[in-house]
Amino acid sequence: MNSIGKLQQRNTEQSRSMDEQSHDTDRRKSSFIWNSRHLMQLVALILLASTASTTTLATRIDCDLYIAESTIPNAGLGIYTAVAKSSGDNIGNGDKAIPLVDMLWHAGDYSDDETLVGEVEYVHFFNPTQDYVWHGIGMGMDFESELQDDITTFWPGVDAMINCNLGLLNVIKSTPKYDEAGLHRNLHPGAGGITPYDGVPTKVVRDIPAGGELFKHYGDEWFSGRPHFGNIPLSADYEAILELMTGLHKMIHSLGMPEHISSSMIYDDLVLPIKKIWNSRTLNALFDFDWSDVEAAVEARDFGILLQPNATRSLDWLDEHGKCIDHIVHGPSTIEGAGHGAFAKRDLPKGTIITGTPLIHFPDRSVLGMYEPRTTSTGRMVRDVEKGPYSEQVLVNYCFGHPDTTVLLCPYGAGVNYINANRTQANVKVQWAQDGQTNHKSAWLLKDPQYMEFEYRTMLAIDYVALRDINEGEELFLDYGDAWEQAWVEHVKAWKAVEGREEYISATQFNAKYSDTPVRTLEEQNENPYPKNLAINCHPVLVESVFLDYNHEGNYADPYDFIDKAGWIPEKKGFPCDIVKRDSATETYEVSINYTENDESYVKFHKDVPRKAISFVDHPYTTDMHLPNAFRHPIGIPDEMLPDAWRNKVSQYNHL
Ligand SMILES: C[S@@+](CC[C@H](N)C(=O)[O-])C[C@H]1O[C@@H](n2cnc3c(N)ncnc32)[C@H](O)[C@@H]1O
Repeated sequence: MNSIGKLQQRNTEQSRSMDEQSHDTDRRKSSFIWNSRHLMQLVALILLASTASTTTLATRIDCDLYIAESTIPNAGLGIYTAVAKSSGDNIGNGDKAIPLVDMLWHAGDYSDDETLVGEVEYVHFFNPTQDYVWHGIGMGMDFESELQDDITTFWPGVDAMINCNLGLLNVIKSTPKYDEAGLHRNLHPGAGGITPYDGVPTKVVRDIPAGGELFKHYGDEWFSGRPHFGNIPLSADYEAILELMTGLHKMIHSLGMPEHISSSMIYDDLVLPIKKIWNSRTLNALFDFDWSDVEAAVEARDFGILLQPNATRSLDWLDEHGKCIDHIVHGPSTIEGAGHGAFAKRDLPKGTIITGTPLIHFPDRSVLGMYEPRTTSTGRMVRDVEKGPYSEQVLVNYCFGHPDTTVLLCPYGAGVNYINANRTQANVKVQWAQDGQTNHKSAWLLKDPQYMEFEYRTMLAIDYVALRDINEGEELFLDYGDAWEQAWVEHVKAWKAVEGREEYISATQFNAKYSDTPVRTLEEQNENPYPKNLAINCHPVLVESVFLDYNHEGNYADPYDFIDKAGWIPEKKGFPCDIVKRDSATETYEVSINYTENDESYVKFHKDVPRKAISFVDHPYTTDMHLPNAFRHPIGIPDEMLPDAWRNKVSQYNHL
């Protein structure tokens, strides 16, 4: 029963007991006394009703997802579902994935390139995103850059904040979809000012009880490469321990032991002593479980059931210690040309903390500057520092900055990166989180920005607060501040559509529109070329070794069956190929692919390739966010929030 229900019950109980008292009263007493009792009842009821209305205001707002301290010791914050989930369900609403294109190169960090020693100034910069980024290739961003090792994704939000517990994996990582949100470089000054990698919900792969923490796989290497974690069990160890204990269980039960020997004695006297002296990852998966626990897991064929209780918090605990991260959904903004926007998932009364989010801190925003290339005397391409930066990483548009400081703070929370600027209709404001909440250390507001360079963990956090009652479905707006407003107005005034924009269409849109249209051969393309930003790729399954990989997993008889079943996997987007011939009757193609083996290149021809094995991709650096005139400006840290200690104004690297 919710608090209103309880209150109503209390009211009824109270009035019932008052009624009973009045029955006990001597009916012969004067009607005046009787009436005054009624009067008192009435007053009491009015008082109770007024308490009821205050209680209604303080009533807990629904919330499906929380951020709070993880159940894994020393793992920082974790994400919890407040409603039970079944395998196959979705969690969260998805969050923007923000590409960091050639960030090390642009920041001047060539530390892995010895040929440049003595030729350029090396910059070993503090990169606060290093523990918070994903490889861009697994996120479908491989075509944004030529430097495949230097395309990473800053991916704030639910999916990115989920911890890893290898014995209780209950969700899998999602892959964002490419969506320009209706912006076109022909029409919109905002084109290129947003990341087109839009969030999709996270998928549940194991039933989770209400209050359960979410866990996804980081890969075993993540743990084996961090010796300070000790010999913690890896994925295979949980499978192995289940097999081992199933074997032990069978053996014990087939032995026909004397009555005074119990199964748990064998476990306690044989298995646990071995576990004590042999620090094995597999045996460590037994933790402190007793034999009855282990038998339950064996019967359920699932060791995870033993881990679940410790990985579950009560809803009251979450409400008290956590912050809701589920009040925001996203969709096309109501502001023309602004891209995606954030919307209230439910009614949010004035003063509600809509969400709270930790912040990733850049002591010096200039490391996000982007530079033209110049060629060194040894023929290497390095950044041209002399010319200065021509732009900044699109990440800047999602972070908080201020003209008086080099500090840039990037929210790591769910939904917040969708909130657009609207000064006159702002219904949300930001404020520093309370000390200790969502990792916020208010002492950091007194530190010099350089101090921040030594800390990779998040130490600052903000809350987003409703400035007035907000109705479900209303778009959320923030006042981005004077500097942003001025920059936007100037940008729109100066903006001119770039050359070649009429024919521009991103590969994602082109594929969606023309997936069934025949592909032109090389000869036809001479007459009728495709837009310059597009290249043609053939499915990786054409390359024998890759097909064998897939076939091993899926046993596909026909190589192209694979494409129907699994589509084009983002990590393996295929190989550049040329269309040599088209057979219109069978709708198949002859294509050629260039291979390099042992430093030798050769061309191989593949026949009878179906249309579905051919796709269009973007040439690197051609999508909107690479436009030289794309808008860049951080959201303003409100003046009253900017600590004096951060007012350093001058960039350490002095490039911006
Ligand atoms: C934090 S993002 C907001 C979400 C963004 N609309 C998206 O689709 O990813 C900030 C960027 O959104 C765009 N934006 C926000 N408010 C806008 C507005 N009122 N008009 C035009 N563009 C806006 C600008 O490109 C800005 O730099």
